[in-house]
Amino acid sequence: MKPVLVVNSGSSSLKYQLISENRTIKGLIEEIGSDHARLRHDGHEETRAAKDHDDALAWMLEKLEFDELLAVGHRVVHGGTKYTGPTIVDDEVEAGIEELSPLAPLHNPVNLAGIRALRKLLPDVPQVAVFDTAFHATIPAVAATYALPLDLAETHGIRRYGFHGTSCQYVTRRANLDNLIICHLGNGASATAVRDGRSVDTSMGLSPLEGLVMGTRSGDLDPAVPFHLIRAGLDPAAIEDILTKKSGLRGLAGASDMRAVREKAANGDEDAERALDVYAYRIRKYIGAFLAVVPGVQALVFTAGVGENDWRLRAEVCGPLSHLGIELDEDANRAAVGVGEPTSIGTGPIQVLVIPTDEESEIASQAAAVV
Ligand SMILES: Nc1ncnc2c1ncn2[C@@H]1O[C@H](COP(=O)(O)OP(=O)(O)O)[C@@H](O)[C@H]1O
Ligand SMILES: CC(=O)OP(=O)(O)O
Ligand SMILES: [Mg+2]
Repeated sequence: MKPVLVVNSGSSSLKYQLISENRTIKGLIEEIGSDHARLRHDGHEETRAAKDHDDALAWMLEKLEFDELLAVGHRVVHGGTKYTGPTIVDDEVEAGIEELSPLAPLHNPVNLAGIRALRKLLPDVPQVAVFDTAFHATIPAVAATYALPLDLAETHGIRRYGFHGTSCQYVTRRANLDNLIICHLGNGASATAVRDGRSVDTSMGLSPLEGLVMGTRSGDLDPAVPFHLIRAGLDPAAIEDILTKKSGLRGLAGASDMRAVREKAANGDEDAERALDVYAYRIRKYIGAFLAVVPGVQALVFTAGVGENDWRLRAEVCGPLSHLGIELDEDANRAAVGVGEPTSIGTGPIQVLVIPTDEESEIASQAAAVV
């Protein structure tokens, strides 16, 4: 089979994989938007300026060598109600993704940048969009409905869509269990309730702004906060910028990257300590909520950059949850940092698992399946 190229433009990074039958080349570009963006490609590292995702894509293409491709799989964050499965991109689909950009302003535009760059470069290779929202299409109305006037919600497509679905789908398969609570903690962060292998609720909503505290996003807020700020003289665009780019860990601790927040806290920075407390508390609150939603939860799963690597955070989240059947094996938890395989770190009746996510391999298999 010809290789599949997968492009995953996250809010803060570009991840890619060139997957052939006998070899996978993985790359990651971080700190996009700075003059010291970092590329890790197949075991070596480089640093240079990358002002935006277009620069990062060009850098990726310099590194990759391929003759023929079966397909390019693209992670696309928002698919609305229209796209609930992997979709071959044509002009109409491209326009559909653009139309949804206001609902995922940190993501759909950079996802589109990747699609446009590669459609232009490889016009004869099918480009397949795999949507973060797709796995959450099974969320029942009771969890998807906001208590707004029905006609207004209908007219404007206001409902819970949910994101990180491709990651949740992969993790659910790897867990090989039916009933789970998945904490996907990356730059964006979400919690998802899985019942009988299907998503039944998730913390992100209309957009990837609701729910947990994230790198730069506030997560849950009283909906009155924006009005309060409007009355104080801020305009809606400024408020959106604050809530999506200047809040979360960045707003509370002055740094969006968890490693930097940890370092500040280790040096006695009280704002960073409080940020970590708020971050873990919000996760605990959703775990409690989803234990009430899914009967017989078999496992709590930690995944993505923070979930897979930050053992302290896992201890902070799980420490006070023994009364709910969630208990950590301290040594196993400390040892589970950056390990490539699913690892069990709990001792209580509800398993606690660290499962490294692999959105790219999930996207590759879905893209290969449709072409
Ligand atoms: N060893 C680590 N300890 C704590 N946090 C880590 C570690 N490695 C990565 N992270 C955090 O993971 C986050 C990025 O996660 P990732 O899943 O790659 O995000 P995204 O896909 O949204 O760009 C960052 O906050 C980063 O600091
Ligand atoms: C949907 C979302 O928040 O994605 P990411 O974590 O990659 O920013
Ligand atoms: Mg991610």
